Amino acid sequence: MTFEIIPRVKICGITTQADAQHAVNSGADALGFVFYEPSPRSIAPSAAREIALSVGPLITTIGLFVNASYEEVSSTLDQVPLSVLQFHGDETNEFCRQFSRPFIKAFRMAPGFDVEPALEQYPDASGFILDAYKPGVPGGTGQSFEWHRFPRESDRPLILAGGLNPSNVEGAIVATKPYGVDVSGGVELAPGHKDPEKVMAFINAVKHPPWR
Ligand SMILES: O=C(O)c1ccccc1N[C@@H]1O[C@H](COP(=O)(O)O)[C@@H](O)[C@H]1O
Repeated sequence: MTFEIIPRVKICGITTQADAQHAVNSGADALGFVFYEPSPRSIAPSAAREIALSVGPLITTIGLFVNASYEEVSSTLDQVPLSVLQFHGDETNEFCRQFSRPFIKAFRMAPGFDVEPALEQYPDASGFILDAYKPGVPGGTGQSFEWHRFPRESDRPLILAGGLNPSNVEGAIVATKPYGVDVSGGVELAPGHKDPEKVMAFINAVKHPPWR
């Protein structure tokens, strides 16, 4: 299945209400909260709760975890109204499915990584993120991978991530035909702080490219 729709946009690494509101007003479909303490974009559940409540029910709120425990994910869900969970580590399908929430499984495109067999290991996933591979770093690297490795034809929703920014996202979409795009570092002033102009430019490049 290819997705002829306009790709959905997820702005990840939201840490303030102002950044969230601006992303939503610019047309973001989804906001990502990083519940992974080593990340400079990490956010406490109490702060994420306030932001998630402020954007209302029609914006998808996504909680990102990296090899978190069952207790940590459950506790976060008790505090934050998250629509979707994003697992960015080595979590199994059995782990990801136990929270009664749709989930996205992220894969890092290491050399030789074969996408289609990996998708089959996650029959319960609502979709997948394909991200760049950097040894020792689980994500948010600001690096991209060879877009020709992204399956343009898949029967599962595939989201492109890794090193996207307002200047390259249009070409990335043409190359990959993704269901959605996910960006963090490419729309920041500094880690954890979004650049309003870059956020708007990114979303406009996805939703209103010159040729559409
Ligand atoms: O954003 C982070 O800090 C992060 C930390 C750990 C795992 C994933 C993380 N972010 C995800 O990484 C990709 C690409 O980010 P970038 O645009 O290259 O900076 C994206 O899926 C983020 O959700």
